[in-house]
Amino acid sequence: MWNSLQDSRKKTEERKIAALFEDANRATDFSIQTDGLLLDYSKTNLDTDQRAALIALTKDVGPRRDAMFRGEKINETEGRAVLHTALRQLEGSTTDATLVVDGTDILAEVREVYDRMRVFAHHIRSGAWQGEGGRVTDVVNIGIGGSDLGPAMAVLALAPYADGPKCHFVSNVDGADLQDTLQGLNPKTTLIVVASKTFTTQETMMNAHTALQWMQGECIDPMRQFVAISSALDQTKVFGIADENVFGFGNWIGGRYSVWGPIGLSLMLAIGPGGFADFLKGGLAMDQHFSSAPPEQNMPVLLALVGLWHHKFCGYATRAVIPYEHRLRRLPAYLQQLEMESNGKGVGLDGKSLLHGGGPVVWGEPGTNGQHAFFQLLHQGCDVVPVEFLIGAKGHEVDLTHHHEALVANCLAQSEALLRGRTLGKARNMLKDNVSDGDVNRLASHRVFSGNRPSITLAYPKLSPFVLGQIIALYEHRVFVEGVVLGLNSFDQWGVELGKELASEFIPAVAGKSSPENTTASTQSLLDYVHGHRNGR
Ligand SMILES: O=P(O)(O)OC[C@H]1O[C@](O)(CO)[C@@H](O)[C@@H]1O
Repeated sequence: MWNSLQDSRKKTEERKIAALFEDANRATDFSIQTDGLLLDYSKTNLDTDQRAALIALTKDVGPRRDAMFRGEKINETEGRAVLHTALRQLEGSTTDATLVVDGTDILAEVREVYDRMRVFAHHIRSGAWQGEGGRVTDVVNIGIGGSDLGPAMAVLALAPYADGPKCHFVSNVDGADLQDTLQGLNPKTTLIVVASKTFTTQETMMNAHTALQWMQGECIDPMRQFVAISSALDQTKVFGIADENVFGFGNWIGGRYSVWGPIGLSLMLAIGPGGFADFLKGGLAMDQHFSSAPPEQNMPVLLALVGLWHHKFCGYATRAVIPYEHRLRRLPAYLQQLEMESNGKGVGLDGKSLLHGGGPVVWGEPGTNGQHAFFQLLHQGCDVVPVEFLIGAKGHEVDLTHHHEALVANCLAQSEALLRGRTLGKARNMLKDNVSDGDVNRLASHRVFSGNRPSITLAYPKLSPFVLGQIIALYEHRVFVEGVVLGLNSFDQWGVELGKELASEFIPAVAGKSSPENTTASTQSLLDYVHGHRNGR
């Protein structure tokens, strides 16, 4: 099937996407809806036969998906179950539902930690839980990667629903991040949430220790205002955080899939337990759709297949995600971790090099800002970049509907422009009255748009907690499907280890306490440069 899809690429090269719209049903046949979400993938160069051939590649998806939902250890390279789906399962289950992994009922664990989170959130939000200086006004989440991107993206996305303390996020080991965040905050009314699955991540631990000193500097007992979210209860104890201030979770929740559980505490503090439950319900609705809809009507499956089509068969190396929703401006960063840490791999589950390679580069910025930066390349560059647009039918700013109308118009205009393009003839006509005949062709050529550039659009009613939950779960399952088709394990991340190891080796070298071994002349000369400047030379 893979080969026949590859062969069909020629057919695609000879055909214009616009021509596919001669079929009056194109838009409806190549779009799908579930629970109010609409995925339109009709502006792609994909026909019915090619879609059927792509669907045939997904035969292993159903069994592997069911194994994941059952709690089997499908993360084989780490010997772990993959059960972020269990975090939203309770929203649709009876109170006696169970899910046993390694002899432990993990739904009971989830119930318990959610109960504690809800009580804690209620106490913080109502003022029953006080800092040294009274009611908590600010929450600083210290974490990185999955312990930061999910809650940071979601808190920003759901700002219209936030009625709790103001949430801030510190991730970078660059002291500027912590410094700029703490500046202006009152340590006596600030809650520090240290979020780290392992509780050993260098950046997070360094930031947590510096935040601790910040509070101690104000003569505050920091342990009154520190809570931890982690799987490593031995490490949280060593740090000095009492067990009752730790929200634990099992190793069956991967970092980049963790916003649904305790790592989402700051989101719960911001929007309240009710809003958080709606977010989980959105995720659950997508899980139910993913597990029950046939492949040809399954949104995560189709989203994955369109991605595979572009990357593997059309040869487009990257994919741009452009949310026309300013509050989703951290979504591309979130998806970069979700997609590239999951599928950015070269070895398959069988330990051999992947036959067809791993996942693509994912990048993006919100619209309309991106239009005034890199859209030039999207329209006229030599590399084709498939674009994924996201747009809400409604905004939250009731007095600013004209802004939202302009936003929607821009989003629709961009996908249409990418598809339609502009011919040389049209460009010439635009110029002919103002430019001499000799110059028309040369100048017109700069105004030609090849068009025929693919895009998809994910439309939603309004960015509510439920809708955000749907969107995130949609992308999670899309990554899963891509991983299964490519034959890799989407749930480990060995590729981040080597750099971490070398960084620990280099810290004493940068501090001038040791010389690194086996270092290239390039790195040595960079070190010399840094030392020279640090020593005032
Ligand atoms: O939650 P932790 O253990 O601090 O890890 C943070 C992040 O670091 C990574 O392990 C990669 O460096 C991510 O997978 C994870 O989300």
